[in-house]
Amino acid sequence: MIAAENLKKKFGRKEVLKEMNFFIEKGETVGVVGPNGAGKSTLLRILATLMKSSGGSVQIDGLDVRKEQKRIRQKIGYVPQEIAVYHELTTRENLRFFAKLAKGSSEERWMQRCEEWRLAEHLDKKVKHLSGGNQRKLNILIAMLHDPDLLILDEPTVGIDISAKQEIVNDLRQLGREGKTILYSSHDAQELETLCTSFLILKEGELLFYGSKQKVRQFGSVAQSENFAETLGEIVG
Ligand SMILES: Nc1ncnc2c1ncn2[C@@H]1O[C@H](COP(=O)(O)OP(=O)(O)OP(=O)(O)O)[C@@H](O)[C@H]1O
Repeated sequence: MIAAENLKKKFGRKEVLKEMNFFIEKGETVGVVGPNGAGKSTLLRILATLMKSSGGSVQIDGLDVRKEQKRIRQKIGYVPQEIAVYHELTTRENLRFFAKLAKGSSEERWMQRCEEWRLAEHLDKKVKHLSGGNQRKLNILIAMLHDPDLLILDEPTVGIDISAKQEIVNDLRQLGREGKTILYSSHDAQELETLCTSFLILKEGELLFYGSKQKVRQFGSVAQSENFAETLGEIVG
């Protein structure tokens, strides 16, 4: 589904992504992991067609991200770190507003999702009165209004409590079971372990590792470790 070949990104002289190669299969839930400044957001923005690479290529379902932005945007939903909804409008008004901008959205489908994600009871509340967790859920639902196959989420659970995080992780797992492909960046090893089927691990712009959760466990000197966070820490050093 996503094929990156010698993907590079520079800001001025600074190489932020260095010759990355990977292939992500459809239906994977990929944890994008690495220390601060590793290049995670940059990579996700390039895949979401919001930023141009400096070299190499990326294809999503055979479409080149540099040339076919419109068609790719129909296939992907991008959830930024910041909550990008109207706080003075209600949940329903936000969904209706963004649905008008999203080609192929269906009120029946998003109402169904609101039920599944326990947002239905908050439809007529102003967003500013929703909990942080429900604001995050709304942010994700808005990115999914056009029913994309690929969902790209950049630290979508920052700043919310543990139970809200768990709810979101469970809801995303359900999307994974429905066959969506998910790219998910986070610093939280526990939620990554629960949610993800494979991992893309970056450090200082280098791709250190891409592979299944089982392979992560076999990596490095803590191969026998039961502690997933420790294993991730071992890889990024
Ligand atoms: N627009 C920009 N101009 C110059 N440098 C940038 C720009 N955006 C990002 N960088 C630099 O690129 C590097 C990678 O940044 P990026 O935000 O992709 O890292 P990250 O892994 O997402 O970090 P974090 O976990 O802190 O969000 C950092 O050194 C950052 O300072």
